[in-house]
Amino acid sequence: MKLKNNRNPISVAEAVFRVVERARRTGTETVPLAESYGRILVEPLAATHDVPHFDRSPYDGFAIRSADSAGASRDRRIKFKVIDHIGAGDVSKVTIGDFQAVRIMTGAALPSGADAVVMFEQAIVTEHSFTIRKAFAPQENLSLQGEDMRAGETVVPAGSFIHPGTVALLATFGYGQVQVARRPVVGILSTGTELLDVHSPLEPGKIRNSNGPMIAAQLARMGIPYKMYDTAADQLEECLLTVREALVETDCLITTGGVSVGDYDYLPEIYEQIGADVLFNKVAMRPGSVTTVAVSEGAFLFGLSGNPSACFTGFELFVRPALLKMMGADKTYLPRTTALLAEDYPIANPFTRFIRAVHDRTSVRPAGFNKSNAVSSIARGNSLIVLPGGTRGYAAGDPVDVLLLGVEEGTDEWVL
Ligand SMILES: Nc1nc2c(c(=O)[nH]1)N[C@H]1C(S)=C(S)[C@@H](COP(=O)(O)OP(=O)(O)OC[C@H]3O[C@@H](n4cnc5c(N)ncnc54)[C@H](O)[C@@H]3O)O[C@H]1N2
Ligand code: MOO
Ligand SMILES: [Mg+2]
Repeated sequence: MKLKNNRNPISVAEAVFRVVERARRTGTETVPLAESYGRILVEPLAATHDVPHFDRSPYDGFAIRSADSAGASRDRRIKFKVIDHIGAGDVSKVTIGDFQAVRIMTGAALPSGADAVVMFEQAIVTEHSFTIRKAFAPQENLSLQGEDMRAGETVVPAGSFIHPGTVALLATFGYGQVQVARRPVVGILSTGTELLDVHSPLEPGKIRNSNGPMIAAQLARMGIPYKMYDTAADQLEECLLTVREALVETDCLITTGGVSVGDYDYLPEIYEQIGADVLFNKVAMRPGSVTTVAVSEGAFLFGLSGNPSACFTGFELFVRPALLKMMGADKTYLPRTTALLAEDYPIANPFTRFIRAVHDRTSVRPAGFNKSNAVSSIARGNSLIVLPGGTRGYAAGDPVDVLLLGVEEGTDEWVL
């Protein structure tokens, strides 16, 4: 009972700080390139060779010596003889001499002697020759060795999220295997005697478990697999047993429900019984004020609220950055922007308020019914409006902070 009632709300920033401070990287592993998307780079990615590693043509046309084009004009066309023909992947054996050219396709290596490329559109082409009507500067229309990256240059720092562009880079440098941070093993436990599974018909007083599948999807969005524990009734021994099991089997257990001050809210007592180090059990935020985070035997215990909107918000604010840090990421926080409120929001905000919202470029609109127990607004929203505690009376047109959801890579600084 002690823990349950002894609750001092701390600020959201302080709560986020306490969580992230305790998160430790869970180790490294090697994965095939094809499975590297969504993982975090453990080592900086440095260029192992120049890119491109040879001078090449960026156009379909003719490789020439620019000096030969000097003085060309509309009235004084200069003629070149075509002495070879190459496509990308071929290397010409010829060396270009006076007024000679090689017909060259995009991506093909520049022949010896050439230092400029005439695009087809810049030439009048006949069978074995062509004429031009302008002078070409040295290196005109060339893709030069190392123009993209230089050998040895660090292109992507360690701790970066591997997105499709990173995969392209890894492939460029021949990494068939990539060293990445190991993903934490995460368990999900939904508690509540009222919970039915998704296949069950409704019964009086019961509801279907939406938080469990929602958290699973929030994890999936981060590329993190999960272990789903059987839904537990609000019963101390049953919940305690599963929590103890999860402490052995996972790096992190996310529970939902049973974390407030109700007669059947057993999470506070469970934390006490297992001797967990409770980082906080009250946050000055709404929804999610009862969110509790504890650490036991090196594993995180995220006690998210049973109320769906609170559960969702607690995951995005606290679970996500902790897991990302465990995965070795630097950019662990949701990206933030500001936008203009699309409608009045007169309600007072004694605590920092997170409103499920629809963000559309410059404006943001609350996504409908927005109480802590709402499900609909989680489904409609793509963002969270943040209204600081101690404020009230927001009006349409007021600029507000917005946290963006579902973005591949976040930001490295908590700014609210
Ligand atoms: N006297 C007080 N009562 C409450 C307080 C308070 O400070 N004093 N806090 C309220 C706030 S705020 C919240 S949020 C909830 C938190 O409750 P719990 O985290 O203990 O969650 P439960 O009581 O188990 O359930 C709350 C609500 O959510 C529904 N629920 C639970 N699990 C699921 C699930 N997996 N899927 C869908 N819905 C779920 C449950 O049926 C309840 O309706 O406490 C307030 N009370
Ligand atoms: O924890 Mo409750 O969600 O603040 O509404
Ligand atoms: Mg409760």
